[in-house]
Amino acid sequence: MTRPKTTLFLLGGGGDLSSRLLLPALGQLLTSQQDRSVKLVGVGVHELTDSAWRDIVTSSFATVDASGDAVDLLLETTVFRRVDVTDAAALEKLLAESVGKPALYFALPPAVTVKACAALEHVNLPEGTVLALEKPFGTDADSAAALNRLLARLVPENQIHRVDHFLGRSTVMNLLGLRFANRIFEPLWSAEHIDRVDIVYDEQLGLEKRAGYYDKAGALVDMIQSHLLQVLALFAMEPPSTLDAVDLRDAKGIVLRATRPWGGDAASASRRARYTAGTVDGREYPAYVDEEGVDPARNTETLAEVTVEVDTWRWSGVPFTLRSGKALGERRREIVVRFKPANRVPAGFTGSTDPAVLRLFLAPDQMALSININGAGDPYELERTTFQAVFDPGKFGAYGEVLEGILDDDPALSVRGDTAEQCWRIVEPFLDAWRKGAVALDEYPAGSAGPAGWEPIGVAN
Ligand SMILES: O=P(O)(O)OC[C@H]1O[C@@H](O)[C@H](O)[C@@H](O)[C@@H]1O
Repeated sequence: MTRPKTTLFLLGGGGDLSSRLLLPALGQLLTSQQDRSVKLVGVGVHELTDSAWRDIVTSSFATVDASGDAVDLLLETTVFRRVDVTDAAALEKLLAESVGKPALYFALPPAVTVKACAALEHVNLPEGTVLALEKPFGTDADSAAALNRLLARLVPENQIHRVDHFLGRSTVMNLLGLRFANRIFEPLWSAEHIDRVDIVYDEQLGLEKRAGYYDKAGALVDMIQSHLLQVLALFAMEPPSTLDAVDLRDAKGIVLRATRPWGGDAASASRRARYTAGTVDGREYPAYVDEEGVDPARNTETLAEVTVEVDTWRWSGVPFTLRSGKALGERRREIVVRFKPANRVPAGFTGSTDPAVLRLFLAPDQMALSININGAGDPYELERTTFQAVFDPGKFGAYGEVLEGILDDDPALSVRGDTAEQCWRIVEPFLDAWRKGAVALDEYPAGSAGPAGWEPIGVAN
């Protein structure tokens, strides 16, 4: 297969996202797909020579051992352009350098991305231009809707990639095969057989000098509004007829449109907390409020937990709890599916009769199914046994998968505009309740499992 030529304009090319995640992902992609022809143009506000830029790209590629003809070709041809991306004339001139289809990747702060998109309204965009936007997409449902309207004036929806790298994670993609290519899970995948679902993403990382962004976002917006709701949508969706972008994104949209706070009460369906000083894995963390750039008056949470219902025939009555936090003692990145108990265990059995639990680990990519079977010795004494399987992590990581979709013009792994708005609609009642002080902001020492008194969620047995 010969792939079309693309010119990838990395706006914000000199930034951290680009060197830490995007360039290594591009290196991996080209290493495994040598027939790709990508011209890379780094774009930034600072002066940078082409050779200094090439050094940045080369060292990012080295972190993933990128090699081969496609990599060499990219390194030979890559250039850097100092451009004010809010200036329409400068953008027009930049786009004139395109070889093949242009893809503009906005690795920029959200406010600058919006200004750059507004400038693009005055640019004659080449046919097929692809736009890729990083999260957060807007700051609430209204601003997301306004940004969608602006983007719709630029290019058709299927040329817009709202990036959510969780959609490229191996376990998230594996959800589709697990559910829809096996008869044994799908018939049980409903309120009739599932008691509750917990989607947990606990990190040991703290603020990592990101106060400028994180202090305004907090855990709910940073992780749940985007990543974890996308995971929920794939977990809960109806079987699509194909894996193409229209079918997949329609099915996800149906789930998200039906999602709302559990019991319709955002205050009682959520908890929030922030970390105080502590030690995580031998590393000392200051209290969140003492981190550089944090405004304590904002009351930003570093741990958020919300329970939602998916109000459909399939899921009515099943609580989905989404939780994510920073500076926690243990990294837990998993979906925990707790099934209902067996209808009736025959009298005479002893031992474990706990309901089955399926755990899908988001990293490392694995699954584990715990059930009760006869143990050694007495055949009527039941023991808990766990079957494990490892998901192939794929040739390239989550960003590589997402980048492949951008370069191939396939938006299946990106967030559709209406869905981005839905994700804001879902979290807004929680944000409102928190703003009004209806939910206490608890505290937990960095390195702990969370605030004292919070009963743990998603703990399997
Ligand atoms: O574990 P990953 O793949 O780096 O994803 C988690 C990160 O995802 C990012 O989108 C968040 O902004 C970070 O705060 C978070 O740490």
